Amino acid sequence: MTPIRVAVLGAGVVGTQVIRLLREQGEELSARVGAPLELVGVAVRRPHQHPDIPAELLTTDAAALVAREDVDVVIEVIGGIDPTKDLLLTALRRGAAVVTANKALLAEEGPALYEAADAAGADLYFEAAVAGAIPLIRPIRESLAGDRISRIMGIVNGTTNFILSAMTADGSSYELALKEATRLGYAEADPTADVDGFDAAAKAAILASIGFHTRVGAADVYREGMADVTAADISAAAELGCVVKLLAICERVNTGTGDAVSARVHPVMLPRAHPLAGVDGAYNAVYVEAESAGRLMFYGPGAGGAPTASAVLGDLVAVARNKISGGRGPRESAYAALPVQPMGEVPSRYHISLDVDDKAGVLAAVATAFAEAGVSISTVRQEGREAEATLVVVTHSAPDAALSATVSRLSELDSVHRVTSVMRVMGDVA
Ligand SMILES: NC(=O)c1ccc[n+]([C@@H]2O[C@H](COP(=O)([O-])OP(=O)(O)OC[C@H]3O[C@@H](n4cnc5c(N)ncnc54)[C@H](O)[C@@H]3O)[C@@H](O)[C@H]2O)c1
Ligand SMILES: N[C@@H](CCO)C(=O)O
Ligand code: NA
Repeated sequence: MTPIRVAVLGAGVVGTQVIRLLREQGEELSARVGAPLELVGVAVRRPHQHPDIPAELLTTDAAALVAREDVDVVIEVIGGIDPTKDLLLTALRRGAAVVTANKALLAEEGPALYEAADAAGADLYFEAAVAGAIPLIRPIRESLAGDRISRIMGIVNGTTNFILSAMTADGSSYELALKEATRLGYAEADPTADVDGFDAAAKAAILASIGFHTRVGAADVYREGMADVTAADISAAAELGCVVKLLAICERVNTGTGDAVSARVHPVMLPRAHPLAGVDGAYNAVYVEAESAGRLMFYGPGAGGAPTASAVLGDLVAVARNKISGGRGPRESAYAALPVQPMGEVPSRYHISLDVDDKAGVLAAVATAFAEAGVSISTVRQEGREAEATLVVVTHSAPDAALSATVSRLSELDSVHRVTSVMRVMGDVA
């Protein structure tokens, strides 16, 4: 049987594991495909750093590797937009199947890649790009293709979940936890992509696009990372019976004038009883709500070399099977062409902690700031400390713009010394 020839671009945390598994389990994988899988080249930057990979496979010329007519499948685990975009376009244009773990590239340049794939009848698979090992892309693109998805929400970044879990569990410092997440291979090459929410936003863009059959790019996703989450926020959450999680939330909404899509990434205070509150470390968990299926939850390792390689190899087997059968996997499905709802219109609930003067009229001034912005208060708690008091306010749901306007007004009041913590809350908090 003619072999399926595979090239791997990048041999870092994920690539090393992909190559190891391909070499260790090649026979088994070939049996599943129904044809031999042959690794024919690995593009790296510094060949001397890869003594475990046979020297004859190594090349520093990724462009020449993807252009080789005898390469049937290109696996891209380099990351970033440049040079990966050009490399994958070259591969797709000559009909090679592409398997990629690169969410940044898909969220920025997905349409260009799909277009090239369609023009050549080539496959574009990316299970590893969202939530690592967890089967999520295929369930959404294929298993749920007969349903109407209304919401996709969850923890999709392992690094920030690892850091927040460590800060919550034992008061670990942000810096130490980030260092450990990097050592364990969870973080992006530039970890600001994780902590500032870019990685989760790229994943949200991909999930919203495939879930709602529309195009949502990285720039359409409202993004707040976790870099500003402090120990004070985490203790404020604990006092409320909550934990802080960085969530990606994608919803199909009716704005009154028609359907739209909302995609956002920001920290949230979640009640401890919420199923996502117990998802710790580099684990990810994603809820998908669909009209007929109801609520589905996907849970598992969201980052790390071997778990991510598992998703890459699953895609490799799928595209290799398609090559043999002459079939194709799913194409882009963006017929719904939904507009993106601005964040200011998204209904939110806020938790706000303030240090204020402990004197007559202060509570009234604070309440007026909320009332003037049309924001209704759900609970207020006050703790006195000599001349100062801490006020903890939890609001009812209001448009996000009204809530952020209220926080600005509060900061300007003379009786408010400091706004110590502001965070969106989800679920029932007392
Ligand atoms: N690490 C994870 O847990 C994880 C999980 C899911 C997805 N991903 C994604 O997988 C991709 C790779 O991640 P990683 O953690 O393995 O990154 P990494 O930085 O460990 O590896 C990338 C490798 O690519 C090499 N490289 C860079 N430019 C190259 C070029 N022009 N030619 C050949 N090699 C080149 C680098 O030298 C590096 O060894 C990224 O898109 C990342 O977002 C990573
Ligand atoms: N840096 C990413 C890798 C998995 O996509 C994370 O921490 O989730
Ligand atoms: Na996945």
